[in-house]
Amino acid sequence: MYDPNFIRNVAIIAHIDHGKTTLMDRILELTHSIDERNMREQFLDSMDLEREKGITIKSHPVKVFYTSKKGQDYELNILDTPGHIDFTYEVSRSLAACEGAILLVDATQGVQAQTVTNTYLALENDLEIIGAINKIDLPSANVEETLLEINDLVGIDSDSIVKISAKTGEGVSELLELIIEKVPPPTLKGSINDKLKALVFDAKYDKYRGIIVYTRVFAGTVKKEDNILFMASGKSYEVSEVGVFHPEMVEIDNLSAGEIGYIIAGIKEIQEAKVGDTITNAQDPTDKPLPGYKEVKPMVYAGLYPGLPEYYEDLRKALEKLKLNDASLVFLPENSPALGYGFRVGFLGLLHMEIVKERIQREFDLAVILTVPSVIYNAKLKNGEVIQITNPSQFPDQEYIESVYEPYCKLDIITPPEFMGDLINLAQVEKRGEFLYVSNAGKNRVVLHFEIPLAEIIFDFFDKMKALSKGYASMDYELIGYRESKLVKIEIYINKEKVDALSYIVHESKAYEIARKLVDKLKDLIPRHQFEIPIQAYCKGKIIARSTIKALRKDVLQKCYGGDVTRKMKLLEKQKEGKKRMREIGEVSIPQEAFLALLKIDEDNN
Ligand SMILES: Nc1nc2c(ncn2[C@@H]2O[C@H](COP(=O)(O)OP(=O)(O)OP(=O)(O)O)[C@@H](O)[C@H]2O)c(=O)[nH]1
Repeated sequence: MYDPNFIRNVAIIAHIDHGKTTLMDRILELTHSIDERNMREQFLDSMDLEREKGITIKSHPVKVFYTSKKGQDYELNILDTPGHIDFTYEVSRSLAACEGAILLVDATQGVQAQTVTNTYLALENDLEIIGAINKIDLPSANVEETLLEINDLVGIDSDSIVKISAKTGEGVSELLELIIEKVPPPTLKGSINDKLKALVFDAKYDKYRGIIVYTRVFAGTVKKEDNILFMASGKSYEVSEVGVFHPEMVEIDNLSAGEIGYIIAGIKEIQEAKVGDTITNAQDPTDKPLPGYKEVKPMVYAGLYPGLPEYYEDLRKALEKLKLNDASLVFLPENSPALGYGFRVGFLGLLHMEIVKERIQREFDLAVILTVPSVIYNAKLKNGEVIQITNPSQFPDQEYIESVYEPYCKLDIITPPEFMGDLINLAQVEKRGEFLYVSNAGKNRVVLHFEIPLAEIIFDFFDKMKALSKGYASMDYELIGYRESKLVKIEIYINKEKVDALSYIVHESKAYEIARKLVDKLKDLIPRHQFEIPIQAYCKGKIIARSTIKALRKDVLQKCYGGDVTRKMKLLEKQKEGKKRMREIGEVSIPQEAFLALLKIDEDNN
């Protein structure tokens, strides 16, 4: 029976490994939603890579029925939220689909930066926050301190916080009771009698059924054979099925105000069901869409090339396949004199990039070369034109440039106070950041606030921060806009030939240092040839660093003192294999790892 007074919609906010999946398992068990034996296969197996990477990429909404201690039946919809900065917009839309949020914190770890950001997003969406301190069964659990941290950071009082063990199940039914008591029903946000308004908070591609739209209905109702309109994209479709996640997809007759479920409507491409879009009835549309829709744009671009040129088509097919399920992935063909035919691919962030690369290698069995990622720069030219630079090799010659702009972020680092000095030093001295101020976050934590160029945090910032803080610090960033900056392009010439794939945009103050390290690293990475190879770094038309790879007559057979023919054959084979992994630039063979030299220049110094 549909009665929105007894529906509760909540999202789980948790840092990686704080126990979200385990808690969902317990809730499914407690509400008898699924046969225990089947649980793992059915519910969890679809997300191998996600589990391995410790992140949730797609939403896994679940509807369960719970009978309260007072004997009232409730329908609970529980959404998990992606746990990484690259997916902040998706998180904000999942939160917008709910009235409440469970802030799940591991008592042995305390509150982490990502948790704080998502909690703030939840507060912005006016959600009722329930704290759940997890892993209280562990001897190292620091329950009281975690309680204080939650209190301090998000200002909720102790009667909105429960102590649980997702592992043993202790406290989980108290958590469900608290949700029922504190989280408001969806009735205030719209009624079944109003015109249809439903929020797209995720979408998934299915080979047989097309796009499955994950939605929260705010007003009205939607059913099979209705004509629906996506207000941002302007497209309409006929509904072929509506249903709920229980936790597998179950068809129902109507999806109505307050409910969370799915819609299938013959949608072919994921780009047509954009996260944040509002669905309404095409015949009887609402006049105003739900707030908060945004086009997501890639923040980072990198070149992606097949390991061998003949795999170009396979790589294109792989990217197209991935795009079916990933509306934020963009790519265009690109041709690099150094690397041949490949693609310029736009990503939401570095993790997104890592995931895409990894999936291409795993699911499509293709070796790929990824070039050093770059942020998007803007340049104003002397002729008044403004251009966007997604590839360093497009950076115009200095004489045409009036000014260059780069993306800046607000960066927050949460850390125990003893690492403050080193972390400020990292952000400010090494990474061109500006330290703004420090604030308190619980008993033994501070938050350091910075503004910093995005380009400075996309490579190794996270690893360095972790190393300096013995793993304790966590970070979060948010784009705040473009600022003028003194940026220059470094171009690398190997044996007098420009290698475009090694071009790099860098702040003027760092040009000499980076150019020096880069040419030295390339000297290490490129094998000796039978002739001398000069490596030169140009900046603003001048050579600012150079090194030379000495000539060497390299005869691998010299190593085999006479006789053993099979050994000789093996060596020759190996040399041939090695050649395949090289790129010929003019007469020089460059190993693939040289194209990532820039990412490696710090390795030897640390
Ligand atoms: N002792 C103890 N271990 C727990 C508890 N809850 C979760 N764990 C363990 O903590 C680890 C991480 O738990 P998950 O449920 O995978 O965490 P998650 O938040 O879903 O992680 P991601 O989805 O990978 O971000 C697993 O090894 C769990 O067995 C708990 O209450 N007590």
